[in-house]
Amino acid sequence: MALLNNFTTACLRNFQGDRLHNQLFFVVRALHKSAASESYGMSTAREEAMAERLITPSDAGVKTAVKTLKDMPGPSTLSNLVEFFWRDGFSRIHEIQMEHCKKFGKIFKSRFGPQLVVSVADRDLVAEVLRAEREAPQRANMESWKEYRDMRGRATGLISAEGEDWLKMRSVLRQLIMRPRDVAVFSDDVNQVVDDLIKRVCILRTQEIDGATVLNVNDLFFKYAMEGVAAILYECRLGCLEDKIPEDTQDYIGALHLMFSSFKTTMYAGAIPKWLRPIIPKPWEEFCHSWDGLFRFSLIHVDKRLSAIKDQLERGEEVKGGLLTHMLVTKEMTLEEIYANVTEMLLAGVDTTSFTLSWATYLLARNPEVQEQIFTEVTKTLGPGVVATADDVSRLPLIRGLVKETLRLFPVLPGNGRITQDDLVVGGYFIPKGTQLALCHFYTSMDDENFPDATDFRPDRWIRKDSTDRVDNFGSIPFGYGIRSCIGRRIAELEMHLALTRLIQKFHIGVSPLTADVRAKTHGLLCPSAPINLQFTDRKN
Ligand code: HEM
Repeated sequence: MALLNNFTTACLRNFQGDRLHNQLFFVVRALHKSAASESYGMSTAREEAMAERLITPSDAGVKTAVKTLKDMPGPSTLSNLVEFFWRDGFSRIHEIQMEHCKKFGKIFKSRFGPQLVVSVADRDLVAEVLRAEREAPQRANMESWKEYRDMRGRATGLISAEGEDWLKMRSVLRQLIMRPRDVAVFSDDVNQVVDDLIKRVCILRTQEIDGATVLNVNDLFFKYAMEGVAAILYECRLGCLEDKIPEDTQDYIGALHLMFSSFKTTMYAGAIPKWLRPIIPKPWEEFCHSWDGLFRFSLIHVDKRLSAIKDQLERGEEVKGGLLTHMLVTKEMTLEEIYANVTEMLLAGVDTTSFTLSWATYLLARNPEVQEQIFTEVTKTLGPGVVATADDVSRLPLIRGLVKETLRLFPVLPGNGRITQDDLVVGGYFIPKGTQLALCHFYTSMDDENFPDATDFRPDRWIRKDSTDRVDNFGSIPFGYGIRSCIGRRIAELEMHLALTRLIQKFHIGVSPLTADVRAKTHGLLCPSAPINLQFTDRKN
């Protein structure tokens, strides 16, 4: 949901975050271990013997021996150290991905001290790897997450759990929110949050001299995303879009911001050996402090709902409700598991959605002709001023294309990580079980072979010409693929489709003169490197 262990502000921060964290971990370890102790999870001799036994047919039908990791190209540990520590590589992960792919090809290895990460940047190889996954795919190092949970006696949620624990929780949640029709029932709740988003835009723009500009739209979309996901997860409103935000909500936002702002330091939380913590305590302390805040908030809301349910039962009333009520009533998960899952889902569901909305509105502002095309589709399909519901979205292919195209150009998780659970042959290389893989989604989505004129913003590239036309491909899988893909995908899509439809209906969105060209940077997630300021001018209906 990117996990460098630090799902920092963004849960997904964590997906990418984890990889970074791993990288850092390996770099730190490299200072203690000699290069001679490097291992790929099995001895090189055994690996070579295995590879020799494996023969694959080439295109011409001639049998070719499988190569070993030794034969795989890639940057050296030293150049990685320079890249990340000297040249601030942590904020340029996506660019480094592009540079390395261009230099070493679509499959290459990177060493981080004793560990090895194999990066896969070819669409078909990514598909091969993901299609070969077992029933409980393993995410890369989540040790610090687990350590925190063990220390505080908390359970793991979907993001941090593995194996049987993960399977059990996933099978419960999958039945509740994985299909568009499961989340369509939340359409009215989300639309109420959209009402408040629109009101907020109108208030914020009056605070600027031109009466049109909203400064730093991500701040607004952060609050919208948090309010929206909480309306579904907690079945209550938090007041994020109010003038005065309630204190407990403000504390939670503080905890989220702490995770995000201390992204780099919290990466050290798991990377620094435990014995060094008394000497360098800050990273681990901040990491725990942020998690304490996130869990505290979930406990308040889950407990509130639980006691309301108990009261209703005592009064002999029928208990009705949404996602949380279902989880609490059916007891398919323990209370601790419910706490952990809503905490992790809220973390995963805020920045991911808000960054995507920020990029989407920025792209619309920069491409007024595309904006007009989408506006025309929306007005023709819905009629002027009609509020769209989840059921209307299938009739708005350009709105769906807008979200897909935004996530292709700015995949919030520019890469994803896995630990291989079997020996694999990928791209002609033998990859032993237990190897860490990095799937380079940013590269594949910017590859002209997968998307012609890949740098162009063209939401209509996602429109099917007929029912046989397949526009989906593994070049852009911003929510992942398969059994371990994003569980919140349909929730995120609902929130984004309904918000964008309404914003486009109501306003012409333009770039404010205060905003220059905004580039992406990685901060766990792929996010704007500078505030995006946009003008929202009323459309005449
Ligand atoms: C634009 C919005 C979002 C994007 C692009 C996104 C993307 C992702 C990706 C790429 C993963 C990792 C998948 C994998 O490892 O194969 C993931 C996992 C996850 N996401 Fe999302 N996500 C978004 C919104 C949300 C929302 C709104 C929620 C919760 C309501 C959520 C909850 C999760 C959870 C719990 C996981 C872990 C799933 C598991 O391991 O079983 N995400 N997300």
